[in-house]
Amino acid sequence: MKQESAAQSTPPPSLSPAPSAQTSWEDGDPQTLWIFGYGSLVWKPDFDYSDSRVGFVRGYSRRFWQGDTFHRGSDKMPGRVVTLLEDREGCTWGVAYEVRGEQVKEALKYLNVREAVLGGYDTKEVTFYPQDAPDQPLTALAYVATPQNPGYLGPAPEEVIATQILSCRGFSGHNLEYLLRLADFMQLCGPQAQDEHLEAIVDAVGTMLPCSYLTEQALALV
Ligand SMILES: N[C@@H](CCC(=O)N[C@@H](CS)C(=O)NCC(=O)O)C(=O)O
Repeated sequence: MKQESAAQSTPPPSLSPAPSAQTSWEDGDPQTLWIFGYGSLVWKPDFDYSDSRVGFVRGYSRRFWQGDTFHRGSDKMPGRVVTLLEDREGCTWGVAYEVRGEQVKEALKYLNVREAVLGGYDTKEVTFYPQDAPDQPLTALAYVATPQNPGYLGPAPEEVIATQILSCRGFSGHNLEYLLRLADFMQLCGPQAQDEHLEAIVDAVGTMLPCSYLTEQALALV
């Protein structure tokens, strides 16, 4: 994944939404599609893509409010993974992946299982602003877990979320790995990419782990 320089700030509010290059991924057989990742997809897309851009979507905030009983948790101890919450003042950083030709069908088929069937996510069209060209927004597909899905856990104090994350693991690994790799990605985005909710959970985890562990050793534990 190319890491753009952290030069850009958030776009001026006047920017118009992206021209809908592809009004809907369900219409016909799209030849090009952008997929926006903001959770595990930023560090583990696991599908073939032709290009990727670091950037953000406006009008949404990322929250660890989706339960996960497969990838990072179990039926008895559901893990916590992220979803997008509609928030007029929100801005969520992530990665958009461009899939072309055969990659489109393969990516959608794979993500339908990973995100929708196993994760409870629905698809939603969003406007993505590349960090290096926020004046040239793109229409992208995002996977969002709404409050109507059975795995939705909703809001909780960050300390409670941190406790759950420290106690859960699933078929894709420990929930702590999920949190720390997302936090690592946000560090790469630069100082203008803030996520107070994520930072509060990482801080809470830090107070619960022996400080000598909240480094590579923490990842070795998971
Ligand atoms: N849709 C979000 C969240 C995706 C996400 O974290 N989904 C979970 C499904 S519950 C997942 O794929 N987990 C794989 C893993 O944790 O390695 C994204 O775009 O990154």
